[in-house]
Amino acid sequence: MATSKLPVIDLSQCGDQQTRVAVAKKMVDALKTVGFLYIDNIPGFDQKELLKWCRWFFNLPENVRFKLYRKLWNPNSKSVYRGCFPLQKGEISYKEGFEMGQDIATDESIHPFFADPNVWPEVEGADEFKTFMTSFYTCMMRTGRQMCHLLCIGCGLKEDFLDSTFFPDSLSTLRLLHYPVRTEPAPDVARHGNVTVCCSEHSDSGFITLLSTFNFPGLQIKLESGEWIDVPSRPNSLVMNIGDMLSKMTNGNLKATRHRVLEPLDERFSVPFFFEPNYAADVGYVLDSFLSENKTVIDSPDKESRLKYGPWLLKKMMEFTEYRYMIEFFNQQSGDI
Ligand SMILES: O=C(O)CCC(=O)C(=O)O
Ligand SMILES: [Fe+2]
Repeated sequence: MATSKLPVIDLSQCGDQQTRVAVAKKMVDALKTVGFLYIDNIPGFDQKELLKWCRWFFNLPENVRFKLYRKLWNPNSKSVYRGCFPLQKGEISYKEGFEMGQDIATDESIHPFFADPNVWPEVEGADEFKTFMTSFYTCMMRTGRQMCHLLCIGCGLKEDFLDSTFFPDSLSTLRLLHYPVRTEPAPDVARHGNVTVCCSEHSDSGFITLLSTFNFPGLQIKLESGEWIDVPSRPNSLVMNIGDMLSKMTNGNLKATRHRVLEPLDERFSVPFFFEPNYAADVGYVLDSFLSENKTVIDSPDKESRLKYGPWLLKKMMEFTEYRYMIEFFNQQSGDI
């Protein structure tokens, strides 16, 4: 299996304006071609500490984590969006996870499904966990913003051009993932030739994903030729890629590269952070530098009636059974009030 040599974006080189522009161009070039890159020297990022808390969380007794399961898996739970999802035996994707976001401060138009408060375990050590996770979330928001600034510079836009798309009420999600070794044979649909996956082939849906893979192998990306190549872990770095929405907003010039995870020999952890716009953000246009006459653009000239991020995301989530069920459940509940 071939291994990629992904471009590396070094944030310590972003201090002076000239090198910053060069770094920004390198980043945009990477997103136009392979669609994945590494980020080095992220201020405040401590991979060891993050992995420690991942292990702590997924080692908690099942009954402690069960209380955090979304309503789909725990009928007594109030959570529909934030919180935990369990392993699903017999599925292609064999992983369990915990998700958190930020409290939405000002956006009154938000669908109540996304206004779900965070949930935290009730157990000794939970306060430190919450403190760590909250500060890690802030670190990822800061990094997401920085990457967005580089993206804008690299696309010939003002660096803060997209700031109001993300602040103050970003829907960004931090997800802790645990992939244990399967206790039963993988289903046939998880087998592709001589490999077996535990996270099936997909592209991310939103804007920018910042992913910690620690020292674990398994992540692969699909080249345009259809060949799968490994993305080896890189110490104390993040892997970055973009999602379908940002790809759309660049007329497909930046690539939402498809990726998957191979089944691990031993348990695996990873932490994706999805840097996402505000619910009400206007996303129904193509960034100026990518407008071209011979490509279809997301239309609607009138800003007010253009596509908003939240409703688009909601529609996208309806493609997944677990969310469709919960969104329908939620709409029904709201209708009853
Ligand atoms: O676990 C990984 O390395 C990748 C996870 C992923 O692609 C995702 O959650 O979207
Ligand atoms: Fe992904």
